Amino acid sequence: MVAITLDGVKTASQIKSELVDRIAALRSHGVVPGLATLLVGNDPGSETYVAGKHRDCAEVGIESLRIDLPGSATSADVRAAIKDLNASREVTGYIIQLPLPVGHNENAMLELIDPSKDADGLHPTNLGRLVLGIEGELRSPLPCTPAGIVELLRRYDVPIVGRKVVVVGRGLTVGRPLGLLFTRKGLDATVTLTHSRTVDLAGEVRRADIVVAAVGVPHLIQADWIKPGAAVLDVGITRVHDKVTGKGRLTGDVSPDVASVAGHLSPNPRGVGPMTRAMLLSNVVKAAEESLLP
Ligand SMILES: Nc1nc(=O)c2c([nH]1)NC[C@@H]1CN(c3ccc(C(=O)N[C@@H](CCC(=O)O)C(=O)O)cc3)C=[N+]21
Repeated sequence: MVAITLDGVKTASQIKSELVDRIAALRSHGVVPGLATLLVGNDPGSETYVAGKHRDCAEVGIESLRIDLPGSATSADVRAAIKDLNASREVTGYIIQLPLPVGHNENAMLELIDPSKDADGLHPTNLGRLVLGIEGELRSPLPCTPAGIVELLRRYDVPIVGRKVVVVGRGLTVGRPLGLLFTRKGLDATVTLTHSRTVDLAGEVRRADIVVAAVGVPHLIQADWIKPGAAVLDVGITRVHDKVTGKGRLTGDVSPDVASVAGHLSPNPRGVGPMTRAMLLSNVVKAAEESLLP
């Protein structure tokens, strides 16, 4: 058996084409959605992601603004930039690119974002609404990677209700909020949130119908850990130096031979990454639509 590929590029491009019409409708009501990114320092990975986000915006008709601060920026500089973004009329949503350079308190910075402009869904108010909104009834942006994972599974008709989901990794942007999302009413999965101190990780993963690997340990998830037919989503990214080509290369958390056991597999790259970006655009559009409601 060879797993069905969960094609994030194709699915994201479908989502983007759906957004184009909604953006046109917003503009006809005089609302111009605008996304800003705040990047501190010059980590090459972060530069690539930020550039990708601006390309995506251009593609669908969202205005975008790039604020880049040098690595030497102080926390006061970052706070001032956040204050400006909260006040800006053109910026309807923005993100602080993570990780911030060492020395900055990320949680403190996330807390300064105007929750109505929080395109990443990482402000404590919006994370709190994710906890409160067990029915999904509270309108608030969802963190982009968890939302992208669920959307990818839905669009491939992978059953979620009642299924056992094992999430590997408890980080702020993926594992922790994903557990909350999967257990909402309507999705109704049974979630096990695992991490570096989990005893018998392989045993936990073997019982999963859906495995989400978001730890950043290259090829951690082995083929013999996977229940035949399970859906496997590879989220972790590690940049490794390829000795043969001499170039940097991206490696996921899932061993390639998992493809011969899994029922569905998201490649990495071209899986969850593009979905994350599509959900960011979707959060910007939703927030702009909210601004039109009474
Ligand atoms: N505030 C904040 N929000 C984020 O959403 C956020 C962040 N900080 N910091 C870093 C992580 C990582 N992340 C990715 C998004 C897209 C791809 C993506 O599109 N990757 C391409 C490959 C891109 C490449 O070649 O580097 C792919 O998977 O096909 C990857 C990673 C968002 N993050």
